Amino acid sequence: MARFYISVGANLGDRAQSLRKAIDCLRRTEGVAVAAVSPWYETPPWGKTDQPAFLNGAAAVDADMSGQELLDICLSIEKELGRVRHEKWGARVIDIDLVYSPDERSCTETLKLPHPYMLERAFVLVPLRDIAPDLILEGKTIDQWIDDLPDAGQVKPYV
Ligand SMILES: Nc1ncnc2c1ncn2[C@@H]1O[C@H](COP(=O)(O)OP(=O)(O)OP(=O)(O)O)[C@@H](O)[C@H]1O
Ligand SMILES: Nc1nc2c(c(=O)[nH]1)N=C(CO)CN2
Repeated sequence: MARFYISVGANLGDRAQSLRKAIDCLRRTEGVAVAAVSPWYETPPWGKTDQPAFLNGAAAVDADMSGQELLDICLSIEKELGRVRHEKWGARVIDIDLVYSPDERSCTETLKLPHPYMLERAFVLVPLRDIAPDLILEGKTIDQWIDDLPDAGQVKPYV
């Protein structure tokens, strides 16, 4: 059994419904137990800024499988929820990324773990802190990483 932290995001369609459905699909997956889910946050688009605001969240998952197998499940859930790939960092109805595991590291073409941009992304770290406040990432607490991000204040609780 391994612990994985997952980031979910959406900026097209009914964003909250897509995030909820993504988590529900994970809950229904054999060999996967969803241990915690963060609140949702309204976040400005990162990287490619000319697109609608995102709703983001994070989940902790215990899975009886490798990171690659879990990622394959996440990619098939994205497809089931209507994800169409257009451009890198572009708008999407759902995005499910593996961001971190205390139990596995990977640097293959199809799975980079930790996710290479996680420490630069307030939309990943702020929800992640809600479910893993004691996480140490590359020798720094998650609080320290967030304090050092200039845009962390723009990540707002979704009401
Ligand atoms: N940690 C990871 N989580 C999700 N996908 C990953 C990861 N590492 C590598 N990938 C690969 O990245 C591919 C493209 O993913 P995707 O289209 O979601 O990228 P993106 O969301 O536009 O950008 P980013 O990966 O920077 O968030 C996936 O098919 C997957 O194989
Ligand atoms: N706020 C926000 N910005 C993004 C997001 C996202 O989920 N939230 N995902 C991206 C590609 O993974 C690119 N930019």
